[in-house]
Amino acid sequence: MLPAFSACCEELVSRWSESLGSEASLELDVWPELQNLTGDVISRTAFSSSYHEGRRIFQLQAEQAVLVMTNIQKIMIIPGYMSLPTRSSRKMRKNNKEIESILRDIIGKRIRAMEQGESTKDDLLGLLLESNMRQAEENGQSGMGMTIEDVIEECKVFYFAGMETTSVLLTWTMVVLSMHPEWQDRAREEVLGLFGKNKLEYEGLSRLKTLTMILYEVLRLYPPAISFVRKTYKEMEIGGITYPAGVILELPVLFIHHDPDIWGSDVHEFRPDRFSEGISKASKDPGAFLPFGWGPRICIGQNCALLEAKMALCMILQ
Ligand code: HEM
Repeated sequence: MLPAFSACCEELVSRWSESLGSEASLELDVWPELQNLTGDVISRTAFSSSYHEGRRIFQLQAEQAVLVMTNIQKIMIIPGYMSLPTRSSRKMRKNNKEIESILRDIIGKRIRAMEQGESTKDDLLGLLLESNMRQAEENGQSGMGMTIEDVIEECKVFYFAGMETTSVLLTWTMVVLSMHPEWQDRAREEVLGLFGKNKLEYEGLSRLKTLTMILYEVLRLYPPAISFVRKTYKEMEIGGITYPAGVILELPVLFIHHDPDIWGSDVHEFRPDRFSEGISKASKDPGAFLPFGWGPRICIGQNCALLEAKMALCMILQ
């Protein structure tokens, strides 16, 4: 996975260098650039050789994200808005069909290759299909344990969960490092101290203390997932209140990350050194840092995301 991250980051940085040419500065909208980077990374790690087909998926998923956010605002005013045959809901359905057809194609090709004895390749799709087939064999079924539809849904989740979130983290990090040049200098000093201007050594990434503190502080102030939603499946008591089955509960991560009673009176300030002794000592409540969720549905891509972000920022700072 790391060589794929590295290839994508190198491509980004060399494109920026080329655009800069001999000029001293350049104005650039970094968010689409970073969306492109994280989409590229997920395409390569999920689909290796089919990565060019995968790229179209992330463009469509990015469009879907904008349409969902616009529709969510309208739902508040017009109940049932999502089921109305509006232009945006037609566009969403069309996009979804295209995404599913690309994925169906990639998955079909890969299954045929696997059936002809080709290696599964070291990518997410290969791992998913391999474990699915093994599970089916163990259960005495022929073919697949999950249906193609299930695999398609899993692939969509990977795209959605892995692309927007990481590009938001990287974009905010660039914003705050521009607003706080003293932290930018400290981060660059650390990166140059470890790697110079050379190619990154993967083991060195685990020694990036300052950059890790900066990323944690960005995830605290600007968590890409601002809240989680859960539904009670049976009557249950939470915090001394009994809820019947079917109640939607929302955990407001953004509010928890900005609560002065938990983080102190400097809660709204960018102060990465609050994480100097790790996450558990950064606040009065060790469980209050929730950028990747908690419990059984905690983000399975969190280590991937942090490694990708560190690699990209190291190269940008270099
Ligand atoms: C900064 C980057 C990321 C953030 C902030 C983030 C955040 C989260 C959060 C908060 C959840 C839990 C949602 C809930 O409990 O309702 C989650 C779940 C998930 N994340 Fe991430 N994520 C990031 C990157 C990634 C990446 C890179 C991948 C994949 C390569 C990924 C894959 C997933 C998946 C598959 C789930 C669902 C897990 C499950 O339901 O069991 N995430 N993520």
